[in-house]
Amino acid sequence: MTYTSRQQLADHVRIVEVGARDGLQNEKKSISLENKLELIRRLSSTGLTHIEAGSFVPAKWVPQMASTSEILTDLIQKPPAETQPIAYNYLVPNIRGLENLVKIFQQHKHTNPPLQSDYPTPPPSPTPEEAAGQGPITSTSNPNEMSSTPSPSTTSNTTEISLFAAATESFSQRNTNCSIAESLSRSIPIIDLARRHSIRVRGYVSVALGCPYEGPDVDPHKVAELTCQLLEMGCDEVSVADTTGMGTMPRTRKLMQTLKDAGVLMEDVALHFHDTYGQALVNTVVGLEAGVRVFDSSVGGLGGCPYSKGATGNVSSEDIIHLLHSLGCETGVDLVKIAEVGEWITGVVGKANEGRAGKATLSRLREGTE
Ligand SMILES: CC(C)(COP(=O)([O-])OP(=O)([O-])OC[C@H]1O[C@@H](n2cnc3c(N)ncnc32)[C@H](O)[C@@H]1OP(=O)([O-])[O-])[C@@H](O)C(=O)NCCC(=O)NCCSC(=O)C[C@@](C)(O)CC(=O)[O-]
Repeated sequence: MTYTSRQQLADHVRIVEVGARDGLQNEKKSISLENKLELIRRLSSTGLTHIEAGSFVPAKWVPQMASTSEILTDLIQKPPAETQPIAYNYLVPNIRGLENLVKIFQQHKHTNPPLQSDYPTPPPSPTPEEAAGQGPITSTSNPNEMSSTPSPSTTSNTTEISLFAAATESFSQRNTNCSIAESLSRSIPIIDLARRHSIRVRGYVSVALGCPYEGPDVDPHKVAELTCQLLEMGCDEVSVADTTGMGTMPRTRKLMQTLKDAGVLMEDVALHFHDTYGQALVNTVVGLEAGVRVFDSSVGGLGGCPYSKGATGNVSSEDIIHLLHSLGCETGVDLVKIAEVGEWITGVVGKANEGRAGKATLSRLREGTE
């Protein structure tokens, strides 16, 4: 650790909630459209500003994402009325995926607001006592009532997309049926079409710290090269992903240094950790120390990639938010509210709730010790 005081980390950190996409895509049990929409609505009421909502992929590749068109349609027709603007993000593996998204925009005569120079500003964070996890945290509601009383809408929501490349040839072939070079050339028309519709583009670099087919020793220079290429091609941000959760503190530190040496600005980078080996929070601190201020996480720790066998879910949103607040960082997300969402959705999916900070917070609240 190089940080000696909380003040040094007292920045805003943007959380990109991936539970409704990465969290659910690998679930064998079919989750109903109603429950997916309910999840997105509940997440929208926690203070989150960035939520992955689905994937425009062929159903034969990822059956769980087959209802993505209906999700986008619903969010266009009945946008959650929150006080903060929310960017809903959809994965697109190829131009066909984005064309399908744009068709829905056109069917509903919907447009994104013009692109602004920066991401929307989040609402104020919890008080310092709440942020430190020490003060009185007031429960907002019964989780079953959370989405029924939205606050008045003062802002407009946006649609964003994510495209993806991988740092190893084997993963690229399994995940997208093409080479790394082909995945980059596929990205060019996607970025071009997205720009024409004022749609922000995120790039993912998968298997940055370990590959299910090639092992943990993924070349950090390859990750840095791909990150630079995606940014140069026009991605607004690149999420560097530890798909397998094999990342360790020393290798994450080396990766961050390699990215910096390659000239990548930390403000253009997000980090996406899976927690297979329980290293996600440690690696998050490494990323924070390197200057990254955007982290992906999944409510309840749900998740996994269909092409990364054995990898568990993403770092839980509840745990990363608790960590960040304890360091004095602002996220704008209400830990109690998101803990309630984690409790609810893991029950729906029938999985263990991996959001330990969320479970502890709710349990203390219910015992009357918070
Ligand atoms: C890229 C492809 C499509 C290539 O798959 P392919 O089979 O080579 O595609 P194709 O172009 O040959 O088309 C095959 C069929 O799919 C149709 N098709 C083609 N495209 C689409 C589309 N977009 N939507 C709907 N249908 C589509 C196309 O029309 C055709 O239909 P048919 O003639 O057989 O009836 C496939 O490999 C694919 O979908 N891969 C994505 C797999 C995936 O979603 N993986 C998980 C997400 S990535 C991830 O989780 C990692 C991440 C992001 O979380 C970060 C991390 O942790 O690493």
